Amino acid sequence: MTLSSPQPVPTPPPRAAPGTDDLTVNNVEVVYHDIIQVLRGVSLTVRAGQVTSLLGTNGAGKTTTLRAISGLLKPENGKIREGTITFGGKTLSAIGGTEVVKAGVVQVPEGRRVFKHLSVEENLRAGAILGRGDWHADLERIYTYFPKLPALRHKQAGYTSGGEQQMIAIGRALMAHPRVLLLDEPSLGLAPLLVAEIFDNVRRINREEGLSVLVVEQNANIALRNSDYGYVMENGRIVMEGLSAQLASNPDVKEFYLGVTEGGARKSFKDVKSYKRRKRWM
Ligand SMILES: Nc1ncnc2c1ncn2[C@@H]1O[C@H](COP(=O)(O)OP(=O)(O)OP(=O)(O)O)[C@@H](O)[C@H]1O
Repeated sequence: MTLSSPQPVPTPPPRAAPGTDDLTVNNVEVVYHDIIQVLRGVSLTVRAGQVTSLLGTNGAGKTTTLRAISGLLKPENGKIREGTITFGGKTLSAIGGTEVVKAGVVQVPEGRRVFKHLSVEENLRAGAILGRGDWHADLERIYTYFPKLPALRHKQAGYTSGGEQQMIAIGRALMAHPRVLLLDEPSLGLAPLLVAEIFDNVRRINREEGLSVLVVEQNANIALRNSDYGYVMENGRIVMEGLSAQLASNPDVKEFYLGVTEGGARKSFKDVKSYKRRKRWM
């Protein structure tokens, strides 16, 4: 296809070849019910020790990407039709959900799904499914990351706030000693101050423990501020990637995901010609 004056496709900064501690999604296609194709060749890398964000609007395929990584497509009647997912020398796309957790990749599901009738502490202990390490010490470690939780340890989780439930869900995942944490929309339905607190906590765990994180978010602003690298997804494809700081200053990302328009007035989608051209290229 030849375009008269094409805008350059954004060039991602050079990255070294992935190492075995990086999680690599390579050209993955996912279908639900054998016919509904949702992922159309997704490739991305979650670098060891980094926070990587996956952004996109409703229905872009972000949750499906997480399910593909964590081996949770089957209960949804979905499967990987093409491509591979690797981590730590293992092919995650060839093993089931429990094996993926054993390999060190643990997902915190969207909607925080705590066991409502169990206490906060019982919820956390339920995460120690692999019996790794000393769970007493792990609980104390998680309480230092989420200092609101110790006072609630005996409270029924169903009676805690949305923000507290998000903290419980992340804490429960940490009890399994993950090397990669997958977070699905931690900001969903939470007030901005709580969202900031949760992202601060995640960043702290990442820095102090070297934990790799892949965070799926519609709230691009907070995700880019708290990640090292980012990918933008649309209709089952990655359409843009780059260092988070660079993405945050990219005019198209600002326009569509951060709600900021250069020159003040907000443009309509059809006015952003360069973006349309890029989309036609991809
Ligand atoms: N179990 C399923 N069966 C059939 N189609 C599904 C299933 N789960 C998701 N889809 C479809 O796949 C597409 C991508 O959904 P997905 O949840 O991965 O997107 P998303 O980017 O995470 O969006 P959201 O933020 O709304 O969750 C949507 O069109 C959705 O309807």
